[in-house]
Amino acid sequence: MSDESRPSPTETSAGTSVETSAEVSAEASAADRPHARTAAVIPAAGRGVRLGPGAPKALRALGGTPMLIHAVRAMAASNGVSLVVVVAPPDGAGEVKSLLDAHSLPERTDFVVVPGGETRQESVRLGLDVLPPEYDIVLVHDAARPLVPVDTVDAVIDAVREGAPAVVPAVPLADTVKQVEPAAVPGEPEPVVATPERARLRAVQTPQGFDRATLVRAHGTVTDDVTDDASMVEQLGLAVVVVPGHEEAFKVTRPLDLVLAEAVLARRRLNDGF
Ligand SMILES: Nc1ccn([C@@H]2O[C@H](COP(=O)(O)OP(=O)(O)OP(=O)(O)O)[C@@H](O)[C@H]2O)c(=O)n1
Ligand SMILES: C[C@](O)(CO)[C@H](O)COP(=O)(O)O
Repeated sequence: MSDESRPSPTETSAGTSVETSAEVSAEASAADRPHARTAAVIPAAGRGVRLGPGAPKALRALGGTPMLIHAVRAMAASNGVSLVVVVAPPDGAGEVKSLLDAHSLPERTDFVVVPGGETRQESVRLGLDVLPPEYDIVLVHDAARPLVPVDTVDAVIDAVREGAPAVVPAVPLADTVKQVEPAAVPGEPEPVVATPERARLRAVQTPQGFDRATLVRAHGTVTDDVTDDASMVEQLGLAVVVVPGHEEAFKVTRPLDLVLAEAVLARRRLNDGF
């Protein structure tokens, strides 16, 4: 399990926002610094269109508590994480700060809130911009994956500490996947063009973990619209490795995912006896 000493505080109280940019040292990878400090950036600025009408997805309740708070607690549960940067809905940073202040969170973790952007990539970049310089490892974790177990978080951190510039937790697929072409005429069936070998495919989750300098370079270089941070590192030609993910780290995307998340949470509460 990861552990690290507490950094000298840049901003310390829950809900305090930092508006400064940090200089990033690219001189040594996190692997050269076994006690490298880890920050988690949580993009939470999405609307949650696929979940249906309502508040921004990260602020919707799961077991009576906002999904974002579950995600923040999941990151702060790791002894390896000493700073959590929440990237809030652009018009909701004040509300997010109030939520962090209102919920009990580990005292050894610092919290920062910044407003997010139009895309997930932009939101992550805005989170990276406020990281204090003493953090060498960065996790990027979707607020929409509120139930990721701490063992998965620790496995990602450990793999970065051991020298991987980018690490993704992933699980095997249950379904066969087909690659399709767009239909010749909208509304007509899409032609299948390939069936990738399922045994070699993985469904990728978060937190994704990075050597900070690598992730900052990726965000400064790649302008394509991509769906995860690791693929930006792949575009730099750098290695991305997989560690085992967890079925409970699924992303709450559609209404049925919320039903499953409530069930998982209810089972955990039963098992924990509260
Ligand atoms: N402009 C954006 C868009 C997304 N996200 C975050 O990125 C994560 C993964 O995105 P997704 O699950 O697609 O969330 P939404 O974009 O909110 O969903 P939808 O596409 O259904 O609107 C979420 O935690 C979401 O809040 C973000 O911080 N900023
Ligand atoms: C980052 C991610 O969770 C990895 O599976 C995913 O790509 C996010 O995709 P979304 O379309 O923003 O939900």
